[in-house]
Amino acid sequence: QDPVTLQLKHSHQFQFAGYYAAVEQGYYREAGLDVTILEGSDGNEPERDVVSGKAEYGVGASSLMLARLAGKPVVVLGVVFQHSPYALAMRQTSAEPDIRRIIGKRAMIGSLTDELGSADELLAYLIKEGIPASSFERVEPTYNTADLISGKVDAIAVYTTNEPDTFDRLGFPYDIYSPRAVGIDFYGDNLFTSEREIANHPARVQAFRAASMRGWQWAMSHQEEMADIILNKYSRRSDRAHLLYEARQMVPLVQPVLVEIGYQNPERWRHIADVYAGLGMVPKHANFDGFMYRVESSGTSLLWLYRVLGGAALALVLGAAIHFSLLARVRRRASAAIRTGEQRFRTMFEASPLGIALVDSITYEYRDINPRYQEIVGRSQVELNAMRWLEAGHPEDVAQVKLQMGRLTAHEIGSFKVTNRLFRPDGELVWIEVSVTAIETEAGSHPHHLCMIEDVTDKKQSEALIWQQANFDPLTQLPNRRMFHDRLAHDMLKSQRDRSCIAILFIDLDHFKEVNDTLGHHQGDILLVDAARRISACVRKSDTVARLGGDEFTVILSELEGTERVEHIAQHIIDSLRLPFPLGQEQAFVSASIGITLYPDDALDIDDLLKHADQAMYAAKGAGRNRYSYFTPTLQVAALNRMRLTNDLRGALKAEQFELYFQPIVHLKSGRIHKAEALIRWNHPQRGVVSPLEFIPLAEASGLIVDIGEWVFRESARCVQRWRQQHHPEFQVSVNQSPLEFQREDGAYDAWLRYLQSLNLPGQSVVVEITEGLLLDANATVSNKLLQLRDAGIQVALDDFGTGYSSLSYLKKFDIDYLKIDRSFTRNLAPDSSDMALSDAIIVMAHKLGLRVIAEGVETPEQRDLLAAAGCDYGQGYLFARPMPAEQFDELLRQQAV
Ligand SMILES: Nc1nc2c(ncn2[C@@H]2O[C@H](COP(=O)(O)O[C@H]3[C@@H](O)[C@H](n4cnc5c(=O)[nH]c(N)nc54)O[C@@H]3COP(=O)(O)O)[C@@H](O)[C@H]2O)c(=O)[nH]1
Repeated sequence: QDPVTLQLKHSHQFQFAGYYAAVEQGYYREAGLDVTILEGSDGNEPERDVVSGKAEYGVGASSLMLARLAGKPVVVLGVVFQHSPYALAMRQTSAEPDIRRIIGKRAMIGSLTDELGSADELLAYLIKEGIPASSFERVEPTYNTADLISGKVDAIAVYTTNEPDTFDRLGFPYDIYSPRAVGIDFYGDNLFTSEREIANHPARVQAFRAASMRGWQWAMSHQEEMADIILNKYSRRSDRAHLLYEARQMVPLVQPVLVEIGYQNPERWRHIADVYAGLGMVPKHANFDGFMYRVESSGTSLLWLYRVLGGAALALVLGAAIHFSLLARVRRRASAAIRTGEQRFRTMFEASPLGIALVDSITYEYRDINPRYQEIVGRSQVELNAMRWLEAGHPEDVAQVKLQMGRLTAHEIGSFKVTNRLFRPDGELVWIEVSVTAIETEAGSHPHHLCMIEDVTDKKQSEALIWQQANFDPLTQLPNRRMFHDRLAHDMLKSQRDRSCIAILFIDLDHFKEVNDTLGHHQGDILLVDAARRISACVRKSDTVARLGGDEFTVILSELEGTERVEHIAQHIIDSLRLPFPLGQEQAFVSASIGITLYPDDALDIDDLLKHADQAMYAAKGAGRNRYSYFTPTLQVAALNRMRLTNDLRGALKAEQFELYFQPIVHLKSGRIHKAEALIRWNHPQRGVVSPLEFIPLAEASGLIVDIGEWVFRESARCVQRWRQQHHPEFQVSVNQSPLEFQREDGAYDAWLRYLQSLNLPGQSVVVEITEGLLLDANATVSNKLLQLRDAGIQVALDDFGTGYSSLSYLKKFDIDYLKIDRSFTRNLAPDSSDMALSDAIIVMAHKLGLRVIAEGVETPEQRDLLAAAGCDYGQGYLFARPMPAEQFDELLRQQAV
């Protein structure tokens, strides 16, 4: 065992507990040291004896800095008291506490003969308060509280860990004045040695330091046992209650939870040196290199942490300064309580399981960040300080937070809570619950935002998992029955709003049981997954495909305007499920039977709809499987009818069953006919004349509309050639183009132009009628087609104007030549009616844009006259003539000529 001596400043008390603990717990022994601890009397022995070599180690105050700068080779091994307990005590009066009461009074502040002393921090404090040492009488200290109580002196220097207990016990009213009130924040006790000891016994120094700090950790966390040890082995001068009082007061000064005992910060020492420099005791910017002992090993790796803590401690110093200036006005107990509270809150801040950050509300810079915050966002304090708040937020969430921030800054709300996402530097997504509160941190300054975050990623993930399990089929990942109900209910509400229709398809796989029984459940599962994929591929993303269980699937087709799409999809599903399913070495064949029910036609609630779809599915099975069946018999009939009609339509062109009718378009002013609309008719061999209203949708759905449209155009062109020759050189025929026809990618009007040229006709001999809807969401194809028409000289009429969105903007944007006022307006025309006003407006507006107007559905002379009076250019309707075959139209034109 290596014998060494530790010289204390004063007599044995809790102030040195860590060193006793290191002896009693055997830490020094374990380190190979035999330590003798010597009491001090005047506070100066440690420095004297360590410098002279009488003792190897000592305990000294911040005045060690003075010794060092005076050339003494002292080296601080570690700081034990992060804040000095040194303060001034004065008798309390009825007036507010005021340190200026010391002026002209007697005060015991440090030894008058000491060249270096801990009293310096108190003198610096008084100077900063505007009270130079010359303004009061300093008397040699007796270190006896009785001198203050008896009034022998008016102020004495005290340790806040010690004398106040005596005052309290005696009921003496007093006020405490701390240098921290003005930002002077010295270290308290420090363990130190000499450069010589470090040079000669580096290992011993390291071992002594480590064992001592270990002792301090133990002492601060075993205060009761420590008090007993002191009483039993070191000194009985103070009783147990006083030792424990001392221990309690030391906690906020030593900060055993917040700071690793022994930690020293160069910036704090710089602060102490600056205060001394301010007193003229040392030169400004004095160099104290070598004064702080460099801890090897683990100490260096924690340097960054210490720096952070040091920064926090400095922030605390400033905070404390503000606090103390206020605290000086209240009683000592209140001040101690606040200090303890401050300490407690700092500790809570550091140890909080919530991430906490203080953010500048204007610059979004971080002002303070606790460790948990750094942990949650996955970035160090340094990294965060280089960033702005919200920088790591998920782009989709930031807008929401900024919106709330705007409200917070505008004082509309005092705080808000949101759940959002952020990215860690490695790209990991973290869900956080954020609560932000605007707080005033400093008087007169703009508010800061206190941002508290909690990592709720696990919670979110388990919620998502639970939700997934509750709503989706684990095999196919399709919505399950529950989700199907939710979606259907949602779609039903929407359909009530927009008066659209919903179809529910109930799909059952035919022969699935055989596959399961012969190839096994595993292969059966594979088939079901594949079937789910195939069904999903037949519908839009906005439709729902669900698996209700076993081999039963359902499909919700929403926003339907007719049933054609339903049949088309049902057939598509049947066709795709009929294809072989590859299952390992085998191939399985199944088919599908589909039951279809419609909302709101067939039922108004979900259970009934499902029941009907199920019944319809059984009807499909009964009819021989591999087919679909409607629930409603009438619909079923209609579907059959459509199917047959579509089949007949396929042969109609070839069988020359179509005929073109023409309806005159009359020039209202002159009553002359120079225009006609071509309207197709289907002379069905069994059914007679079929209206285009019935077969055009079927022609569109089957794609036959393209060939039919071509036929209409050629027929019209031939007729217009004749009428131009025989009746009027500028005769024009309008042909209807359904949206599907017009939007066709492959069609081009140059073929039309060529055909017209072959008949010696200009483009102007034909007008193409399109509907408003086409222009509303005009894509590139539509715009292109309109340009082609213009280039070919073919004019364009906008059909059914007024029934859609009637937007003027697209009339300006596209080259439109004629506006056709829909017959629903014409029907109700009467002087001063709203339809008259509207028609008037349409006509005026069209003329302003250089368009001519054709009124459709003119059935009465009154309507004609009103339209003519309103300036309408043309009229079309039963008043003039019904649509008629070309030969009859010839006759009409002949009569006109006469
Ligand atoms: N894509 C194509 N669509 C075509 C073609 N031929 C016709 N159609 C469209 O079919 C719808 C019904 O046409 P139709 O039964 O011929 O009815 C037209 C007229 O008969 C009718 N009309 C005319 N005057 C009056 C009237 O005074 N009162 C009244 N109640 N009805 C009248 O209006 C229909 C013409 O309408 P529009 O086309 O809007 O000008 C119809 O939508 C046709 O477009 C074709 O070859 N291709």
